[in-house]
Amino acid sequence: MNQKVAVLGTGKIGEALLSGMIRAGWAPADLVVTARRTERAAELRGRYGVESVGNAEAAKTADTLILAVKPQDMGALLDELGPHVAADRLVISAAAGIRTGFFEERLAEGIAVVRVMPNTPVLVDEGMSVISAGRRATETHLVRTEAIFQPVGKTLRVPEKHQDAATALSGSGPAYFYYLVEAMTDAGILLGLPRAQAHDLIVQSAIGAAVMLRDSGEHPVKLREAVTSPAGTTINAIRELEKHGVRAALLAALEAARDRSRELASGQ
Ligand SMILES: NC(=O)C1=CN([C@@H]2O[C@H](COP(=O)(O)OP(=O)(O)OC[C@H]3O[C@@H](n4cnc5c(N)ncnc54)[C@H](OP(=O)(O)O)[C@@H]3O)[C@@H](O)[C@H]2O)C=CC1
Ligand SMILES: O=C(O)[C@@H]1CCC=N1
Repeated sequence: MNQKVAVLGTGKIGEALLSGMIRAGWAPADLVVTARRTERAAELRGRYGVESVGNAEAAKTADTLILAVKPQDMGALLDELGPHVAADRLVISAAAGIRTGFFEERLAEGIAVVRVMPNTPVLVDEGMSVISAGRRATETHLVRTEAIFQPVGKTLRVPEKHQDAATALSGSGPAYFYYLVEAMTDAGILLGLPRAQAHDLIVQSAIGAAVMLRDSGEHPVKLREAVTSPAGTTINAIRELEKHGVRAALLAALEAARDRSRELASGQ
């Protein structure tokens, strides 16, 4: 890989992607990062051996720019970058909500834009990155994008109209599972278990269930039925989940996340 990639705004997701690229074999010399604070830039240089530069310098030197600032900071970043991005560059946005048209309007004619929604499990090479081409992005640009995201998990191409939904499902998705683990661990405390044991029981159950979902090819209902013995314990718990509207709560929660992604598109 002799393309140079810059990560602009190397916070949580930017660093997760940077570490993934290094694990995947990218040479630190082919990677540059930008950060707003000098101490953060020094931390990244020390941790990964990459060069840290200003945003304009990154735009001039890298073939591919991954923009990973918050959606609310994207306008200011593009104002700074605009004059320095040459027409043959690929711009990849990891920001929730912001549409590819937002970049295309603010960057020089011809620049290809790809929108990607990754998630934090890219840190353990189990990410889910959902990819959409902007108006000027070609198959080659999509393949270049996949070369960055595939080594750190799965990728899926979707039409851009599905990006806000994908953000609600997989972009934010890990947080819902952490929330469930937290709540179920509390339940373990309620039932009298030490916190550390409750945590281990729930985390291992989550890992086992996730691997079965991925590897068995079975529908989740089938897998749940195999756990739910007649007149047993599980069905009592399921009855309570239904009574408390957990399924409806999840439908509403993901719809709210999708709606927030749409709002972010208009800079709110
Ligand atoms: N966290 C997640 O799970 C996911 C996040 N995303 C998207 O990724 C983007 C970043 O999110 P996240 O990593 O969580 O947020 P962070 O706040 O951790 O990262 C953003 C980083 O950008 C830096 N920054 C802001 N403006 C500039 C600038 N002009 N030049 C250089 N650096 C700048 C910030 O600096 P400072 O530290 O000084 O504020 C910060 O370090 C968002 O758009 C989000 O929607 C996408 C998928 C998943
Ligand atoms: O919460 C957020 O807005 C970001 C986008 C997806 C995950 N985290």
